[in-house]
Amino acid sequence: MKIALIGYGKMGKEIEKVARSRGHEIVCIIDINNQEDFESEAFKSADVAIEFTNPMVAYSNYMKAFKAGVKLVSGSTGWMTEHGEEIKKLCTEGGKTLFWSSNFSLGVTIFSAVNKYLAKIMNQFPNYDVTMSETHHIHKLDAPSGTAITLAEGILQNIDRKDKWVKGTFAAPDGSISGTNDCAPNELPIASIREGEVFGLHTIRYESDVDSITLTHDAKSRGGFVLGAVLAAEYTAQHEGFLGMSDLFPFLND
Ligand SMILES: NC(=O)C1=CN([C@@H]2O[C@H](COP(=O)(O)OP(=O)(O)OC[C@H]3O[C@@H](n4cnc5c(N)ncnc54)[C@H](OP(=O)(O)O)[C@@H]3O)[C@@H](O)[C@H]2O)C=CC1
Ligand SMILES: O=C(O)C1=N[C@H](C(=O)O)C[C@H](O)C1
Repeated sequence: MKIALIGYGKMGKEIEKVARSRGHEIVCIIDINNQEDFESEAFKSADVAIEFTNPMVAYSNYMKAFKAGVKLVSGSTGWMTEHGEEIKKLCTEGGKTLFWSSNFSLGVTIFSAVNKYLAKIMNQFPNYDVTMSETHHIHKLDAPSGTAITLAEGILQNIDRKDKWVKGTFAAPDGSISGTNDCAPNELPIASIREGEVFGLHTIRYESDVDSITLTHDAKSRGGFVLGAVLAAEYTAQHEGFLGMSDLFPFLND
């Protein structure tokens, strides 16, 4: 398959290696300095473009790729709040294709399904309050992480007493959160920690007066995100519309 890369940073470079190792051809690499290549024949020849850039430029990259008629896979975070509905509509009604996920790793995909299942159970137990924390490397531009927002949405959909997430400010150094001291009962706080070169650590914590239940996903490298993005590209070449991990792994729909 012919793949174009948009964004050639930490993710783009690792995706190039894994895509080549799976027999794919990289036909074009677009970074901040060669934006004119969106109009090149090489870019237009791609079966799929894989986009990992940043919250400020992702939307405009999508529009350029759509204009060139190239299907997209993207893991860029932080753009959904402003442009999510418009992009979804372009894909569901406008004939464009984007596979987007806040986290492409299989581990987080499983974690996310367990999170929803646990939230359904905890809906029956109001004596537990729920908090989240996420820790990432110091270069990360957005907070909370896209993964944390997706996990929070999974909780809000399933726990009636919570209806919005808010930025939390009281995480302990080990990632645990000591209470919901500056939150209303209907709010789910997410604390963001930026530390060293951490690849991605997400913790969901339910706490009552007598005990706590903690779910954690800890990425050991970018390997899981990278493989997931390439698998998503292979899937996207054969499918259309607004796609996500529940298309790639239908067990998530159970
Ligand atoms: N969904 C997932 O599984 C994952 C998502 N992410 C997300 O992916 C994004 C990228 O992460 P990461 O690779 O670590 O970030 P990096 O900063 O390492 O890489 C981003 C690259 O995009 C380049 N860039 C900036 N503007 C443009 C533009 N207009 N067009 C093309 N390229 C551009 C940057 O260039 P320059 O440095 O010169 O600005 C940089 O090389 C982030 O939003 C992150 O949150 C990350 C990991 C996993
Ligand atoms: O910026 C990162 O590095 C990551 N970003 C994604 C996010 O915002 O959730 C996914 C992963 O945690 C790594």
